[in-house]
Amino acid sequence: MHAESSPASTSTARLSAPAASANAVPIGAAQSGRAPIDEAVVRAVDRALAALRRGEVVAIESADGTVGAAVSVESVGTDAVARLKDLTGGLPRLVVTRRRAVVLGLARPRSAEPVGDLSDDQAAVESSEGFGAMVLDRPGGLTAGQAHELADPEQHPESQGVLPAGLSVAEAVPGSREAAAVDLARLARLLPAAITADLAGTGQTAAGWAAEHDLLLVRAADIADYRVHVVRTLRRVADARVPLAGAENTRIYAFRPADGGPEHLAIVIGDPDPGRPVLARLHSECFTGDLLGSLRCDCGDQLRGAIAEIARQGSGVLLYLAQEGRGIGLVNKLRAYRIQDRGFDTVDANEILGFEADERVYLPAAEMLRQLGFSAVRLMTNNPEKLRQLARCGIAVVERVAHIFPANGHNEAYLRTKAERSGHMF
Ligand SMILES: Nc1nc2c(ncn2[C@@H]2O[C@H](COP(=O)(O)OP(=O)(O)OP(=O)(O)O)[C@@H](O)[C@H]2O)c(=O)[nH]1
Ligand SMILES: [Zn+2]
Repeated sequence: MHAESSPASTSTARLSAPAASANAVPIGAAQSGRAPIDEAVVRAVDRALAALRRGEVVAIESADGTVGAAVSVESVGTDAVARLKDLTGGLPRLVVTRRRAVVLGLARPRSAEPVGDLSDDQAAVESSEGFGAMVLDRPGGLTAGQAHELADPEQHPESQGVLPAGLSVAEAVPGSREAAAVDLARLARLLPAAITADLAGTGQTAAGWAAEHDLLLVRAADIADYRVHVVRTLRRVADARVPLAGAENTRIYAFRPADGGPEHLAIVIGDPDPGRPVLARLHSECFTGDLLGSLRCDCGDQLRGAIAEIARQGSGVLLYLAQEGRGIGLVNKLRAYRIQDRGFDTVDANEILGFEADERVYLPAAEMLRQLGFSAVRLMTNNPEKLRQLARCGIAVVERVAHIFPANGHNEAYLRTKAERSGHMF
């Protein structure tokens, strides 16, 4: 498939969307029709996901004022499960994504149809939130060991699929504490699974109970809104001239979200005219490919190839997006690689871990382009989803520029899977 392509194929294909006129937004200005930015939501959720990463119990409050506790499966041991029971008086249940429940043979996949009336921003994050969560329960509650075996495909792979006796399965209500707990684990780049227990009726308020036990309290609704809010807090915090080999007239702009999360970078080569569609590459971080030159993927070639091609055409912008491993994070990507080494492809491996095949969100990319003054792009990609998502986020994609590199002897199957299962246009 790739052997016969030239080192960098840059054939272009016109898309139907016309170039939009430049409508750059001043830095920090809200877009018309958008809800105001709520930085308090962003900070509350960020604190909760840091706590979850530390292995702490987090209190989650529902819209009706009821409260429960959650801990990530990844960091949970017998002690944490006992603490969860002591704190709440409730029985521990496991919440996994619907994807993971499907892998376990406990649920059917849900269609990718968006639910209800979503704003464009909400729709853009919907795919990354996956398609629902499932609550697994058994009489007397689940043990930490059982939760690990159900949620983590790396635990006893030989006995995967052997389910504890008396296991029951129910769909988590969208917007519920359970759905929020699993989403928090996903946002924390942990395995997407949580152990939860509800506070038995004590007459205490959620805030009173959380304060008494020194637990971080977060609202389920804030977790659901987080992705959209955090994008609107992106601020340009620094920029500098950084001459690159083959692209000496280059500036790097750093954009920081208000949650303390990782910065995204815009690498602007030459002096692109904001009044015209800019040659753009949206590159998702790949530590292994970009930095180490891993041959498992094509990222390193695509990164350096994009810089070379933009320089050759005179100007353009490369967005370096902090969404490693198609949004699942480096640790989960390494887990996915181990699963691939057992014979599964890159899509299956994500799903076996409980993730969607691709969890990326392009709202930050659109926001950065807007803040840099660009409203229309000629996009260097083979991925049809990037074209769709960027357009949905309000950036006109007037042309696709193919960005194909030859296989390297290790990544043929990976590239084939992208073409056959993810629709990449090679
Ligand atoms: N989960 C997972 N992520 C991977 C794997 N191999 C590469 N990646 C990640 O995939 C992403 C590739 O990003 P891009 O090159 O921007 O995107 P793409 O979907 O290949 O689309 P184009 O290159 O634009 O055609 C990076 O975040 C990599 O870390 C894998 O096997 N599993
Ligand atoms: Zn890669």
